[in-house]
Amino acid sequence: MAGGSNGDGDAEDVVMARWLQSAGLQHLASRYASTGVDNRLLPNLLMQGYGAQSSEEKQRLSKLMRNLNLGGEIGTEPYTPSDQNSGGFATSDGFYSPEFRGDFGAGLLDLNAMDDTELLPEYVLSEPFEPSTFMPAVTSAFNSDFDVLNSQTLKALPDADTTTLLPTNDKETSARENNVAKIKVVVRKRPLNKKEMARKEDDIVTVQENALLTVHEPKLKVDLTAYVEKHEFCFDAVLDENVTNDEMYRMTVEPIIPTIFQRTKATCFAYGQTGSGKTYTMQPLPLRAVKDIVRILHQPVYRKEGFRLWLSYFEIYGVKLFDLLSARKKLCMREDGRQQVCIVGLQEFEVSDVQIVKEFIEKGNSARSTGSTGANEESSRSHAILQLVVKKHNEVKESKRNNDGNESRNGKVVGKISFIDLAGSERGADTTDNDRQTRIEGAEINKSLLALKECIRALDNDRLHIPFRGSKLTEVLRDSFVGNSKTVMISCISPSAGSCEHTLNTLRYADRVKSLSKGGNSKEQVASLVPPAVKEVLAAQPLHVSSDADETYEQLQDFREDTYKKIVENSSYDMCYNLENPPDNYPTNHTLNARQEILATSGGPETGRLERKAISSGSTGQKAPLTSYIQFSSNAEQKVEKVSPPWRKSENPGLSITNSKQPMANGSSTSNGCYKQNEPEPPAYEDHIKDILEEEKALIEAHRTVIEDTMEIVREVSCFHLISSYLT
Ligand SMILES: Nc1ncnc2c1ncn2[C@@H]1O[C@H](COP(=O)(O)OP(=O)(O)OP(=O)(O)O)[C@@H](O)[C@H]1O
Repeated sequence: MAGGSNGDGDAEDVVMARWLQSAGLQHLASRYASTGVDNRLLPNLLMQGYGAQSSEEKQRLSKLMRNLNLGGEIGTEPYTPSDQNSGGFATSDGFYSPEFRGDFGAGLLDLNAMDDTELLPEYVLSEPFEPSTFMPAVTSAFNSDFDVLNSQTLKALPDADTTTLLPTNDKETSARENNVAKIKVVVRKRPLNKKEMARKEDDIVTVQENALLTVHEPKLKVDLTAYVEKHEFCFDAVLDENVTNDEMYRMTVEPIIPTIFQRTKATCFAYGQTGSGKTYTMQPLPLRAVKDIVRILHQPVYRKEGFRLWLSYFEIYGVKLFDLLSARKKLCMREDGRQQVCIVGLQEFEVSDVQIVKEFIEKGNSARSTGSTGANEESSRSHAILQLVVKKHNEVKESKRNNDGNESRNGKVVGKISFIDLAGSERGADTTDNDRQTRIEGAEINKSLLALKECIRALDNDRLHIPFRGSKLTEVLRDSFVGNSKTVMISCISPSAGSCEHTLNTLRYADRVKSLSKGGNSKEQVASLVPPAVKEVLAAQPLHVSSDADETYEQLQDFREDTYKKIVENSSYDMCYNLENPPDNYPTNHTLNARQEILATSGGPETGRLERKAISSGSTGQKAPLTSYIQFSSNAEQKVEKVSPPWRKSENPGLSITNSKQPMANGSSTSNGCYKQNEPEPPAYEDHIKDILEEEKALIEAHRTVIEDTMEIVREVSCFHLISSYLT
């Protein structure tokens, strides 16, 4: 084999040969023995189709590639031909063809990107269900709720070929389909709409191969010269305006369908500014999913086992839940004794064919809360959640029932998939023209989007504490955040120049989620960046600050979440004022970043980039007058407690960090500011929002007055100049 020309190269050749041998692929290497190909490029060449032919070889190669990447010997990502290449997507356009992925499919998280240990085994069913950390120690009851195929069922299979259960015709893809990344981030660009075209707006988003995307931001210099700033992003996939909904489905949801028969709770959601195409993207997905699920359910083994599909559709509007399939009946969310969220009164319907599902979806859509925003006349003002649940029934007597927690009587949950059409994100600046109600809606929407992001972040860091109590949305999705879960995030963007800022915000949000799913900031990195002053604060808490990176990281995260919650609960700007004099020993940039972080959290997900920087930046900067809500000194705790809302006053102030790490008490909990079971929710939140909006309105009015006064003065001065120049 040819390899490097020096000793290092030879050594690498030997290592590579051993690697291939260890994976039983030495015969592939021998094909290149006389070609002069650099050995280090070999796995990538093979992955691009130059050698590995059988699916087994590809799988082995893929695993080998992952190991190589972990070892850091080859800093590239593996390319695995996906379904999209082989079937769904025309390779002729080059969009998904291996040749056009460039080097090694940069940025492609792909379906093989996760470690084997994260995957559910393919019909290996003896593995106990991974319990939530919030579950009581004894989980047998919980496990029984997630009844799946057992070994007897396996034996009952005619030829023990479990791949026949999967919806695809191609058995080769079964392994890949089970090999689904835990979080996948896909971006979809919509075409310019009529209004944008009428305004002659430019399309400023270009999509390249290798899941790359560039935003060409039009800008002006101080001397008013125009220039374009380029922003490049790379995601797991980027789909342009020519991609159909069908292709969208194949890229996002199709691979996770088989996993919901294996105890997985999957979530697919669309995120993006209002009018960017979330509803357009999300609405067809459940229909396609049902088609595939029903096809699997028709397999004799599932029929015999009593597997059935149930559908429910509800919306979260503000903090209220409404059943979209039951005349917008108000729903109530409760936790049962095992901390499982039940939506009391939610109607579930058994569905067995696509046509019925279509009717249900149309019915639900017509009942959904919509309103008009600047960007979308028919804007979704709520989060709509359509859930498809696969249950195992011993004997089904009803086709319609209440989800009142009596699941064991009516079937045991095997797995589920939730489709969430999120309400559109809005910037505060866009809401000034909105009426009061729309602005209240906007505040609630941004809050829940932020909470969702926090959960994804925690989920992807495999953290023990998932802050799902941050909003109703995340509470409802609680079981999508624990145990075996898969998440697909579809970021929808508008290509118009007028939406540039929104588009960048959306992409930064997505980028952040993506970078986390690739192990972005390691805990070690973060822990090493924790400034001493923050450690001091943490040390002042009941938890000691450990030298252990993981623990420090967890503590820092918990501290941030707890503090964030306090801001949200108070919905007050009290905390954001005046820390003009940061401690001398405190690096200024960290203080600035701390402020950015809080602005990011209080300002909604659009400012998430700042938040990321706050964590990752380690540099110091110029000292500047600062305002920061948080003082990274020993009195930070008191500051935080000072603004606790009335209903939390009775709590032990020293528990702010400790609580979030403790398992919840059975059936009720007051940690993290949540309500106790069967207690009414705290009433103050909406009032605070209203107060803030009033204040904001007054502030805007005051600004307008000042601007008008200034304009008046300018007019008078220029008039005076004109007259004086005329006189002279
Ligand atoms: N990929 C696309 N191709 C063609 N038309 C699209 C595409 N995406 C969106 N549209 C059109 O753009 C308009 C707005 O889309 P949609 O209602 O899905 O936005 P949205 O993000 O759900 O907005 P909101 O958050 O306000 O509900 C619709 O008329 C829709 O048909």
